[in-house]
Amino acid sequence: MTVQQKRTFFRHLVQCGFKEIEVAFPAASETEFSFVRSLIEDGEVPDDVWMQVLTPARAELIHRTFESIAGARQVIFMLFHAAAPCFREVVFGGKSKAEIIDLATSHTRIVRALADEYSAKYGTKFRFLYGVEAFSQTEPEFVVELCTKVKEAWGRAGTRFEERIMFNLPSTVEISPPTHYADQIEYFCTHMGNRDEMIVSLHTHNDRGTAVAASELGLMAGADRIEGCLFGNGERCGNVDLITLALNLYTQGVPCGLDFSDMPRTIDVYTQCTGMPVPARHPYAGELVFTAFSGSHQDGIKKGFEAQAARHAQAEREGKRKMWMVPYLPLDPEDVGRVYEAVIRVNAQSGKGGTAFIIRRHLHVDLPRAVQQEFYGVVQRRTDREARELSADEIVRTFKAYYHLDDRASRGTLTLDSFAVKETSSERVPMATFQGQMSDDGKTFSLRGEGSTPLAAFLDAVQSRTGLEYSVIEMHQRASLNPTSGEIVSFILLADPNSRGVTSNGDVHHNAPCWGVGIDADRTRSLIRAALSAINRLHRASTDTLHETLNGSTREEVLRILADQYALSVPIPYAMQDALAEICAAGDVAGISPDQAAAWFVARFYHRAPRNGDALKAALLGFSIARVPSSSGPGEAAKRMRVQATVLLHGREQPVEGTGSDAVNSLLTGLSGLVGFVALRGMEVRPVTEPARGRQNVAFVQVESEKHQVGWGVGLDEDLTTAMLQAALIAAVNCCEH
Ligand SMILES: CC(=O)SCCNC(=O)CCNC(=O)[C@H](O)C(C)(C)COP(=O)(O)OP(=O)(O)OC[C@H]1O[C@@H](n2cnc3c(N)ncnc32)[C@H](O)[C@@H]1OP(=O)(O)O
Ligand SMILES: CC(C)C(=O)C(=O)O
Repeated sequence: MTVQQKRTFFRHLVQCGFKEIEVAFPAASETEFSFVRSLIEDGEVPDDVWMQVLTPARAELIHRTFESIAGARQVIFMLFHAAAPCFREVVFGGKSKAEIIDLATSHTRIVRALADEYSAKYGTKFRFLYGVEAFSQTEPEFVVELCTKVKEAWGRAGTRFEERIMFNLPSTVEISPPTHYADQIEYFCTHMGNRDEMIVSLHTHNDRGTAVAASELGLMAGADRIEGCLFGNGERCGNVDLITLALNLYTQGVPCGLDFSDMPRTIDVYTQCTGMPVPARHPYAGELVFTAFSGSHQDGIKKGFEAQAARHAQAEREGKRKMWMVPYLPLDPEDVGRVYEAVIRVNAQSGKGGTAFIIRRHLHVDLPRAVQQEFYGVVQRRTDREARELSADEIVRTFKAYYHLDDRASRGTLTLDSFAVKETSSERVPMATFQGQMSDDGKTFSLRGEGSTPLAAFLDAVQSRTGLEYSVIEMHQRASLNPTSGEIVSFILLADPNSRGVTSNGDVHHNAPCWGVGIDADRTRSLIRAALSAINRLHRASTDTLHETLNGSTREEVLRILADQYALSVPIPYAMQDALAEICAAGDVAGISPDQAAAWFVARFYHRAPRNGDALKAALLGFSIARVPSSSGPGEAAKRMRVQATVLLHGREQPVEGTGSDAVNSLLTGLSGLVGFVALRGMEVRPVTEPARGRQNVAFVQVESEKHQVGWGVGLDEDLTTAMLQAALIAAVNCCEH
């Protein structure tokens, strides 16, 4: 880290509430030394914070360390060296126990003398910390003997907090189970005399992955203090993660004075200063730790939030504490600055509860169970087909399209432009008249109907035009969960006994009843909109049914045209065929021909045959590839590449340059500045023989954007790399521009 990064990090630690901060190993380097100086000279250390520095037991390094802290207000000075048999023998060239004791005590006396001198000169308050490096590998009775001698050499330990001598007992390398470490700590605490004149400090590393457990057990075994790092950074597998320790304490009702309520900021500071990422599954902080993908977990979380809202409302009325109790969420994500949006994310493992949760959060609509089941089927088919997660935004858009809630209703649907309902009652029989203006695929007409209720009158009106009889099977109305909207959400299950559909293998079947959804501030209008939504679903092509169209014989026909007319006589990845179906669905849903579908495929994924004389959207004009010399040694050099290319984008020639692990990744990196960031999801390459051009390669590339949009591209060339790069370019453009 630079001095500036260290400063940022230090400030953040202060903000989080740390009162003892190890700021540097001042004798190690100029940066470390000058950072300590800058903290002191700029008055950066708050009055209630102790800065800690450390040094090995070497006289010249101790002196240098003291020079760095001249003028400091209060300092914890750590002197450390190893005492374990392996270190005595290997590092110190066969020092005896007595010589180790002498090393420790003679250097303690040096520290003591300098501390006295600096106190007199600068008024600095000192606390002495003696670190028995590799404590957990050292004979426990020898540690007690050594520390007793060090305490005597220090010679001024007292029982007041600042007088206590501190002993740091590291598991420098975590070589045994946490229970073993805790036993060693307990032994130390119970065998040292005058325990009240000491502070016993833990310093746990994570080589066995149990540093958190070792620290927690060590505390229970009698220790007073723990040294660690944010996010467990540190040598090898790191030091214990202080964030996990602190939040573990909070969850047990033990306040520890640290504040991690703005976890996103802590993550930002950490990643910017250290250049290290926080793993997605890191306890309390990782991107995914409050996220459920699994259906049954999502169900529990959804029910948990609903039950908790009721419980909290009651607690508020009764003036009681609001307790957190949600299945699968051990704490409220908001307590650590996380939003609820990411609590549920949907992929093929998810269930109805998850999708219902997202609709509830984003559209404020509480779906009845049967609608949850129906819509879940739609989402599940898509996640399965695309083998990916759907974003909340995609789920909401799918919901609106599926139930025709969008203003941008799919073409070919019935829309209600204006209408009025008049209710009368004669001889105690209620009567309603519906009068409205509707459009069907752009054609406008008037409708009129009568019935005992406004809904019946509307259905009568539509029936008078279509000649079909609809029956209402089930109906629900509920208020929007957003009370300020004042909207009513209606759900109607409508059947049309005469409606028929055709499956992909040609069988005729009765169309199942369909749910419709309507949202309006007026109760009657909301109901009528729900009925219209159901009618549209029963009789008009929805995105889903169009998808089915391309699953059948039409799909075979499209593939045949692609092979015959466009030289794509190789198996096209199934997921890519599905992507074509999606595009057709989003375009014109009413009866697309196989020729049109094939032309769309080529124009969209292949960029070979622009329709209507459109300019070619993207093309690879030329490129060169070079290996990147690596600073990490010759073994690494072979793994990095640089691509320099010229591409045509919307009629303009543009240079692109990027590095990556291979040619395609390098190009995608270079394109991120031009079209947006995308990552490679998959690539398939197949040889093909074209009558006119001979042997060629076809590359299919799939990429994904940060917002989880997926894009496909196809490249065809006799040179394999050219085909792959062409495909990658088109995939990136498709992904970012559609
Ligand atoms: C326990 C921990 O892990 S604390 C974190 C340790 N951090 C660091 O080591 C980072 C900073 N360290 C450094 O920058 C350097 O190692 C320095 C400045 C401390 C010393 O550098 P150098 O003088 O080049 O020596 P080097 O690092 O090779 O040290 C090894 C020598 O110190 C001795 N030594 C090692 N640890 C200690 C110690 N804690 N106390 C006394 N002597 C020690 C070794 O026996 C060896 O002595 P020898 O040369 O007589 O055989
Ligand atoms: C300096 C000491 C405490 C250390 O880092 C270790 O032994 O792990």
